[in-house]
Amino acid sequence: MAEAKQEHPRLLLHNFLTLHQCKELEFIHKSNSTVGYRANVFSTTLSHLIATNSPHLLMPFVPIRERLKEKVEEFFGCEYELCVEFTGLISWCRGASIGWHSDDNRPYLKQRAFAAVCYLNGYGKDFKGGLFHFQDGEPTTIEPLAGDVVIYTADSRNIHSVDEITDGERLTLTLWFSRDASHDEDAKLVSLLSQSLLHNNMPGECLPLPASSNMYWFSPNQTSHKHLGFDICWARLHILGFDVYSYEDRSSDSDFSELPMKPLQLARENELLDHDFVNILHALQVVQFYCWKASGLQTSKVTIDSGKVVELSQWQREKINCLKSVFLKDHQLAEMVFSCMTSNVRGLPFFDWAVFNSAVALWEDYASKLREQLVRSFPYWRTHQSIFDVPYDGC
Ligand SMILES: O=C(O)CCC(=O)C(=O)O
Ligand SMILES: [Fe+2]
Repeated sequence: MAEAKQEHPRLLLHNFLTLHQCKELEFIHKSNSTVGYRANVFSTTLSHLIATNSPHLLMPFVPIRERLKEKVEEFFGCEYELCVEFTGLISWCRGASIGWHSDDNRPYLKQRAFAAVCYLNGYGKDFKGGLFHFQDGEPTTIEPLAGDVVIYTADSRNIHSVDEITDGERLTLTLWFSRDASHDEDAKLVSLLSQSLLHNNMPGECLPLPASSNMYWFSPNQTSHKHLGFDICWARLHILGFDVYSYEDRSSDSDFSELPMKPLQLARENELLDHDFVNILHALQVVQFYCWKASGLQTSKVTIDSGKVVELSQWQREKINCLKSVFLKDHQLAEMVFSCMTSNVRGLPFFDWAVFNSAVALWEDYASKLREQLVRSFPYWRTHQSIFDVPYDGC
């Protein structure tokens, strides 16, 4: 193959993903991410989505993974040889960077043969810094642009680095491919899905369940104690102007650890929406869904019910502040880490509770449609021990 003879086998494709796909994956990441493997990095893996009772959120990844694998196999001339070793949404915030490295540069990473990095947002628009560089060969520098993908061998022919992010949040969908079937991610995911669907086979049951709280705790120097830092779910809500109110009665600080798993309500400024979310992840998924769909919801003539919005009492305000002092110990740090370059820092332009209320119902429709697709596809995945786009002729 001509490609295999290249000194630095790599490919840059523009507009591989549509803007809609980029936005959908951004929604999934911003409502499910955990603290990542390095400082100021956040990640959402497929196994984590299953573990937090959101296996239906795998569906948007399925056609993208399949198309990427085909592209990698075609370009590197290894038809039907590869498996996906890892799929994840990875975001880098201010301060994150990586020096020169190849992606198979540790003994436990030797199974990685190829990498595909899909950019889901844009350099200069959504973040500053974060340019990708190859040490040798062309192209030398890649400016991330939503929808583009760079594909390269994971070995030392493609040594690369990423500049430090200086503002905003840089988001990618990153996959590694292997020739070693024992590293096939699909087999592991199918097994996790079996358990998840077995334990939760109620139709329409798409409510997320948070993982252990330390997976969401951001601390400035990666120590895991809770005296500093913040809960990233709380922080993502805060950055968009939402406060969290809980009517659960908690008398001591230690009692708060279970609170993200308990019902809660959302507030903005001096208003409270009288709607119960089952836990913090549920509230965050709906808020991020609203952010994803807000402009469309505003222009379309959806029937809107203003819901029950009440003025916050002094007592409720105190409760909100008390929770903030536990979950957002350092709100300035949270604002710095999740600072957005676009206008939605500390709030959303044109926020409207009525439109938000309609997003609550639309989120349920969205989730249950994905759940239906998952339930329909899963028997085929189990039979083939492989995750693929199952054609559906019923629509
Ligand atoms: O996000 C990128 O552009 C590349 C990241 C990278 O090099 C890695 O995760 O190994
Ligand atoms: Fe890398």
